[in-house]
Amino acid sequence: MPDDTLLQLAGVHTHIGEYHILQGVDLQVPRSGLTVLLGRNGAGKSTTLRTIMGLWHASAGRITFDGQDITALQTPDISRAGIAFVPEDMGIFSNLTVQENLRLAAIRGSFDEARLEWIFSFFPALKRFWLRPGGTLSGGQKQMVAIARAIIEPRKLLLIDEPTKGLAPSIVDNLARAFEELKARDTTILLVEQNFNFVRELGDHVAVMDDGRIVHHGRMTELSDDETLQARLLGLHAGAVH
Ligand SMILES: Nc1ncnc2c1ncn2[C@@H]1O[C@H](COP(=O)(O)OP(=O)(O)OP(=O)(O)O)[C@@H](O)[C@H]1O
Repeated sequence: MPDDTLLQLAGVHTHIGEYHILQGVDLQVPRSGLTVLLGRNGAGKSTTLRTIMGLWHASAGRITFDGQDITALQTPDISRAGIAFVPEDMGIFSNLTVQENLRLAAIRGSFDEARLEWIFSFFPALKRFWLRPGGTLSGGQKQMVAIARAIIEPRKLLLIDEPTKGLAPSIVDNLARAFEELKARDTTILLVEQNFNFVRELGDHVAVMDDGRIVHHGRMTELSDDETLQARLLGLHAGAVH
């Protein structure tokens, strides 16, 4: 595995019950920067993130993270190795306040105040709603809590599943600024997205999935500059993404 690769999946297969969902996924996530995983509904993107996180176990193949074989590890050990996961349903506690949601995610149980202020600098709503129950927040604010939970401790890799789904454009802009800030701090992000406009500027690398396999990977600029490639891989037509 090259030194600049933080995460590598090699020939990963995942079965869910009788269904063979991942059919030999080969994926490299370079250290630092943001890698986007694109693909149509049902292509296997969420299953890929869940398999990395040990929520499903690979039936074949190998997953290597920061030089360590994590294929057979259990989720808490994968988390301790330095990977955080923000699932599509966000997984925040509705009855707990924003503060309590974040406190549960802080390994020591107490906050690093400087880190908290840094998070408030790009998610100021969290400071405003600090004592509000998670369940009373808007979809965008819940997404901010979910991401804040994932980064309240420094992590080597963040896996984030479709964070912009159902959010208003102004909130999406807010998330884009947060991701820029995380990139500036050298956090490596693997982001599943359907919203190509959101990721075409943010992404450094891109992989496209179809039918449980990676069908393209490369630099984002190659894909964002090439409308023919977008049409072939993403079904986007010229002009549709502007
Ligand atoms: N728990 C499950 N039981 C059975 N099949 C599942 C389960 N979870 C996912 N699948 C199937 O696995 C395939 C891949 O799903 P996955 O959620 O990984 O795709 P995706 O690319 O993330 O798509 P989406 O954007 O719709 O979430 C789909 O055909 C889906 O129906």
